[in-house]
Amino acid sequence: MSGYIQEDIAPEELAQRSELASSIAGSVRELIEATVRTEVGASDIAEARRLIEAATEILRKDQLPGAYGIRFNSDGSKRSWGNAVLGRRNPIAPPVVLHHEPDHTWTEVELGPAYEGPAGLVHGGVLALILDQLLGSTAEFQGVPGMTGTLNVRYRRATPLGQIRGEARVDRVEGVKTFVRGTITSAGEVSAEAEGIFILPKWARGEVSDVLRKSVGEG
Ligand SMILES: CCCCCCCC(=O)SCCNC(=O)CCNC(=O)[C@H](O)C(C)(C)COP(=O)(O)OP(=O)(O)OC[C@H]1O[C@@H](n2cnc3c(N)ncnc32)[C@H](O)[C@@H]1OP(=O)(O)O
Repeated sequence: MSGYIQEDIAPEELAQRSELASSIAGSVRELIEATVRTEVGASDIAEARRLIEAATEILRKDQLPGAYGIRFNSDGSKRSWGNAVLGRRNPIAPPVVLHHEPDHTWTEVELGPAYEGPAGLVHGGVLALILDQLLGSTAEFQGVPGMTGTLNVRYRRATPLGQIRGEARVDRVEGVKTFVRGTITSAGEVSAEAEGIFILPKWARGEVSDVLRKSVGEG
């Protein structure tokens, strides 16, 4: 399937590229938050736009032909730098950093004003987005990966903007289907629960599944 790319990069070079990717995405993330919260007037907005457009032009000097895709080194490590949740190159991603334990995966994420839904609260779609990735990556790390077939989310109480904790574990595996459960906790209370069914698609049940099964994702 296209978009899965074998691209071996030496460790030092990879560390350098990773640092560059995180640094620019971090700056743009700050820009996004500053944009949401700014109260400046027309002339400052005009000046800011001029500078942003100049920065965009610099970045456009050398571009990938399309999306980043998913890239593998021959050691099995995987880069999903464009990913909407984990992608270190992607300023829209919070970004989420996942910690894989033997039997569960967790993350702690700071969600600022750019992720607002109801006033002062995290948008439910953003929580679903994070849960989708968290549960999917948990299945992947446990060696039973798949694409999201179904994701059910129950919002038990509001989640204020700020720090949240996500946790997920594989509940069971039935053939090509992996059932994963997870929670979002905010201020010590569970605010959302999810169950996902992750299905190894037909196209990945041959050679690609070997790659997917062995790889550990990195945003
Ligand atoms: C890799 C780690 C990162 C993951 C986090 C990111 C998650 C994502 O964003 S993934 C993107 C969103 N999801 C998608 O785009 C998926 C789109 N859908 C598809 O590609 C396909 O419909 C797919 C893969 C779900 C299933 O198709 P296919 O491979 O043909 O499955 P198929 O052989 O028909 O069915 C296999 C089993 O799954 C069941 N099944 C099929 N679709 C679903 C579904 N949507 N929900 C639940 N069960 C399903 C079938 O009933 C069958 O069950 P059983 O084995 O008991 O008979």
